[in-house]
Amino acid sequence: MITVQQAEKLILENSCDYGNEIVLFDQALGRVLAEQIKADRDLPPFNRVTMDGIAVKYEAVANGIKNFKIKATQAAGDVPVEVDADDECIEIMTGAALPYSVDTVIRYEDIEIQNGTATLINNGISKGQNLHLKGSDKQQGEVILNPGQLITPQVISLGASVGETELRVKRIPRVVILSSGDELVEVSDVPSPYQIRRSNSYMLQAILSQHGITGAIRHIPDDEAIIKQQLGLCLQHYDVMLLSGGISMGKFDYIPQALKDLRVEQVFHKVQQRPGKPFWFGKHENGAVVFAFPGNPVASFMCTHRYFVPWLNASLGLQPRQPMYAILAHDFKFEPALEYYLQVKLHYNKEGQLMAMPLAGNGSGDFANLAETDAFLELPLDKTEFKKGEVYKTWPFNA
Ligand SMILES: Nc1nc2c(c(=O)[nH]1)N[C@H]1C(S)=C(S)[C@@H](COP(=O)(O)OP(=O)(O)OC[C@H]3O[C@@H](n4cnc5c(N)ncnc54)[C@H](O)[C@@H]3O)O[C@H]1N2
Ligand code: MOO
Ligand SMILES: [Mg+2]
Repeated sequence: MITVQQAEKLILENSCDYGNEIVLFDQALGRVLAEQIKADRDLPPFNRVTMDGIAVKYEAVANGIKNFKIKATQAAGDVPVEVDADDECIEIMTGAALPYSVDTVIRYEDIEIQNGTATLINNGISKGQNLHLKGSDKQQGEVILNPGQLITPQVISLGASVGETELRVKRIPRVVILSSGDELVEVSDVPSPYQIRRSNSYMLQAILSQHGITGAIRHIPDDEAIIKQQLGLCLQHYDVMLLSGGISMGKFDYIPQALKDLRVEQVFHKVQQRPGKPFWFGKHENGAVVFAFPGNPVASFMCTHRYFVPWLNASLGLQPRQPMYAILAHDFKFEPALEYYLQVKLHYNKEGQLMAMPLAGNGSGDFANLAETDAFLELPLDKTEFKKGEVYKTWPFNA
């Protein structure tokens, strides 16, 4: 049985690059950028006026001029209109390009306009006020986005502003979710008193869609031949297989042997953790990667977040996020020599500290408890007593 850290290392060593593809910039949300984007112009591209009012020479105001003849009105997007005399001004709108002959913008709230003349009614005018200067955000040619950047609405805005109508992004792996177990029936079925609905598949599919992946769902019965046939088929048509169930010590846990027969190399089986101890991970010679999660719903859920999501992020070249830590809000005891992923509810206290309230629930079959919690708190296997106030790594799963 290997440790969590060894499992994590082995999984990340088996991350894969699925190449790149071009998508329209407004279809790229949630994808990972695979190219460097540079500013095609300065940002802002001109001295941008930030308030509606009049544009004047500051020197004229400093010399005591208070009345300015309005020469013209300039809207955002208009060619700038220059003033000739010191007592002239331009009515100018937010977003307009400041003319060269003026250097200060005074808001409408600070002037009165009568018969084509603007009169200052407030003092405290400072030189260059109400301007967003050309190139003060980014310079032309400057790198503004790097490969590995998650494409968020803000990134789309930045890419759009520099005219990137198409973006090169990482290709997403094809993923299939497979459940196994004759006790499992479809969600729409009425289970017998001894059957349950196969909820794991939809949970896994939902986690995939949170990461921009549409996962196919298949169910395989506890029949060795069918399992081999189905797994063999998926190995040919998918890059990643997420299995849940059938990998522990049971007589009907056929998955590990089936994968072996199909020449999926076992990278490891069983991890010193709870939940998820029977976790199996392997890779086929054709490159297909297999995560075989234990059937207990909390085990499948935890292993997907703890191992599959970091594997996916590494495969997509996503810049790794900083680990998160939280403070244990109550004492907690866990005897077995296993790394324990304690379900917790997170909240920030008024000191701005992230507090983790233990909600252990009834073990890894208790998926109802998951609905109440926000994260797993990673309690190391070399301790059994965990004291209130101690800090531990946390694995949040609520976006
Ligand atoms: N003698 C031992 N027995 C077990 C051990 C062990 O070390 N020694 N490990 C236990 C642990 S820990 C776990 S976790 C489970 C994992 O077993 P499997 O991966 O073989 O999972 P199954 O037996 O198929 O199912 C476990 C449990 O989860 C339910 N399940 C399965 N698939 C789904 C699904 N798609 N949706 C909802 N629920 C699902 C299934 O009905 C079982 O109740 O093994 C322990 N046993
Ligand atoms: O490994 Mo399990 O503890 O039942 O999920
Ligand atoms: Mg089993």
